[in-house]
Order: sequence, then structure tokens, then C-alpha cells
Amino acid sequence: MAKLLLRGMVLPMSGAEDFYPQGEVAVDGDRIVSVGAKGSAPRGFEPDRLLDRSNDVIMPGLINTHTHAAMTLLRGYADDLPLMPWLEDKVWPFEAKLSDEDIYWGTMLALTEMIRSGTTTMSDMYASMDRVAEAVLSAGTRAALARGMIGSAANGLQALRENIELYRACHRAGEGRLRVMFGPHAPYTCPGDFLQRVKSEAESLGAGIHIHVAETEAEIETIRQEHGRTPVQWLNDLGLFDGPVLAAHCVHLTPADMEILAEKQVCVAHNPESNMKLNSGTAPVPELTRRGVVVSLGTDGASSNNNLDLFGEMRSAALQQKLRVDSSALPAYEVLEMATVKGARALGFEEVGMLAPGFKADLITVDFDQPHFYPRFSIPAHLVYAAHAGDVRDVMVNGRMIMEERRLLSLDEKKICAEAEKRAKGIARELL
Ligand SMILES: CSC[C@H]1O[C@@H](n2cnc3c(O)ncnc32)[C@H](O)[C@@H]1O
Ligand SMILES: [Zn+2]
Repeated sequence: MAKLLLRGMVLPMSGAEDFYPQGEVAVDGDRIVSVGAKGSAPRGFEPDRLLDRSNDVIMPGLINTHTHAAMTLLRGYADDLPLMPWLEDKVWPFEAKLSDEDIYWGTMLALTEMIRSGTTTMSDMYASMDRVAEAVLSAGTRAALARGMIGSAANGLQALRENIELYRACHRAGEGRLRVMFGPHAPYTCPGDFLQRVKSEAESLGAGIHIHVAETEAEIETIRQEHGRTPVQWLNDLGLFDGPVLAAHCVHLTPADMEILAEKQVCVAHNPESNMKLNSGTAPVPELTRRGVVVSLGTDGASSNNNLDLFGEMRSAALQQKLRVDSSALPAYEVLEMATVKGARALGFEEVGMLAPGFKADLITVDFDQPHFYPRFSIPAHLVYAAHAGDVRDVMVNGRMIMEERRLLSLDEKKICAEAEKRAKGIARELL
């Protein structure tokens, strides 16, 4: 097992006070041994390699808690529409034509973009999840995978069987890099009896549930007409929140909804850019965190965003709340927590999200020797308000370097881009 010592400006994300302007992180195999000031590595720790990144920030890898990775194939295919026309008229007809192989290459494209922008873990909800798992394992990243399920009869039940199979085959696979959740799409696409069936299957396996909730006003109105309550109240009454749940979006919430989410320890994946692009609305993030809800960050798919860059997403998350509430809302360090430690909690990855002894070595280095990072008054502020995807220099997951000096080590980027281009254009031609 290789031993590595990284030196640089270390932001461990283990508490607001923790920062080492000249620090070091010692890694042995897949785990972090020590984090601290320069010279803090344990006596006797003899690294096989010293990585001097004195002008870089060394921080935990970013965690994207809500995406549909293979939707990179739809990037730029369906823009400037609200949610339901976007889904029904453009996205679902395109997705109906995707083969397992298309989903594999779309996911590979997503992973390439994610690694380049410092994302080491994603939470994905889609179809052909065995191929998504294969892509994640070969890219070397970490993921929580959920089979997206729509409907109740033939389609929904087949998807549920696939989700169970996925759990059995992949949960904790790849040295623990994979986790499996259950992915009922939304309260407006899954009937109550189906949601309860999903809940009981997930419960019997001890798995969490990943679901879209309260995304648009139209959803609130549909569920009110069908069930006479809000989506959060409906799902709670069905018992869905009795186990671990990751609820994506949660834009339109009443105070009573927020109390339920807090009481049931439902985690929320906040997707500000998708919510803006589809004109869904602005989620009440400070109101949720004030109540103790764990709010993490996601990009959603690359068709409603249109990128998978969590640096951009952090900036949007912060600015959106400042516009909605006031300039003190959602300060930089809290946004960084959403993209790291809180993401790990939301997905049930207990050993990632911060740099701490005993934790898995998932980390990135950000090249701070660039004009947009001077003067260096505040590292968290620079990371949230000034950084962009291309600033990421190195990416390590589970102790393995998968990008070094901006060179991808686990993926063939040119081949992936060519395959994605060919496959997406082929489907678009068929739909003309
Ligand atoms: C059944 S797999 C997941 C399913 O979700 C669709 N999707 C992508 N983005 C959103 C969104 O913001 N709200 C609801 N559904 C979304 C995706 O296209 C897949 O069909
Ligand atoms: Zn989504």
C-alpha cells in the first residue's frame, strides 16, 4: 500500500476554525492517517511520494447528491422549458430511445466532467444502473446509485425488481465505493401503493430512498387535487419517511412540511441551477437548516443545468439565497459544508466528506496561484464565489489518484466525448 504526503493549504471541513495555511495530509493506502500543520505526520511515517502543492488548497472531494448522469447526452437538446413540458415533450421521448450502452457512455461523459470539476462522489437516479455502476467502478469514483422508477404496473414493478437486484449486486461493491438506494421518481409519477411497496423493499434491505419532492407549484397542485395535502404530508402519511430518505429539490414547502422533514430526518438535495433554469422556484435553504434538516447540493441532470460543476452550483446556491433573503444568508463555509460533509451524511457515506484521520482519502487540490484567488483574504469565500471547475488540479478517491496535474488517469476522455457525440446525435436524428 502506497504512502503519500500532500503539502499545501489544508481545508479539512471538520469545523469552521480548522485551516492549515501550511499544512499536510498523510495518506496510507485508501485512508487518511493525519491532517495538520506542516510536520504533523506521525513519527515513522515514511512516504513513498511527497506531493508539494504549497500554492494549492487541499480539501475534501465534492459530493453531488442529485443527478441523472447519463443525461449529459441531452445537454443542449431541450432548453428554455418548464418542468412538465420539458419532461413530457422532449426528455422522455429521447430517453425512451436510450440503450444500456448509451447510458454507459453518457455516464462516462458525466464522470469525466465531474472528475475535472472536483466531484468525487455522485448520487445518481436513472435506468440501466448496472452499466452506471460499471462506469463508476472504472472511473474510480464513489456513488450512491438508485434505479429510477416510474409508475406502478408493469414498468414500475420491473424497475423495482432491477433496483433490488442492483442492491444485491452492487451495495458496498468496489471497496465500498458504491452504495445503493431506491429511486421512486416522484409523488406525481408513482401511486401511493407503489411507493409503499418500494418503502417496504427498501426497509427490508436497510436501504435509503432517493426521490424528487415538491419541485414545482404544478406538483403541489396535482398532489393537492389527488390527495388533499402537500407532497411532503402525503409521503409522510404513506410512511415513506420512516427510513432514510434523500428528497431532491424541496422548493415549495410549508412551515409544517419543514417540521416534518426535520422530525423525520429527511435529507434534502438542493439543486439551485436546475430550479432556476426550469423556473421551478427557490428552495428555503436557511429555513430548513435552521430547523436542523441536512441540506446537501446537487446539479440535477445536464439537461436542466446544463453542467455538472459543483463549484458553479455552490456559487449559485449562495447568491440565490442572498437575493431571496439578505446578503448574510448562506455564507461560504456553510455552502462548502453542503457540498462536502453534508453530502456524505445525506448519502450514508460515513467515512468521506472531510479530511480527518481514519477517513477515506477522497480529496482534491485546487490551484490557488491564479489571479482570481488574490489577495487571499478568505479561502472559503474564494472557493465559493471565485473558483471554477478548471481550477481543480488533482483528484484522489479512496487513496488512488484519478486526475493528476489535470491529466485524467482512469478515463479515455477523447473516446468518451466521441462516443457521446455520436450516440446523442443518432438519437436526435431518429426523433426528427
Ligand atoms: C426514472 S429515472 C429519473 C428520471 O428523472 C427525470 N428527471 C430529470 N430531471 C428531473 C427533474 O428536475 N424533475 C423530475 N424528473 C427529472 C429524468 O429525465 C428521468 O426520466
Ligand atoms: Zn432530478
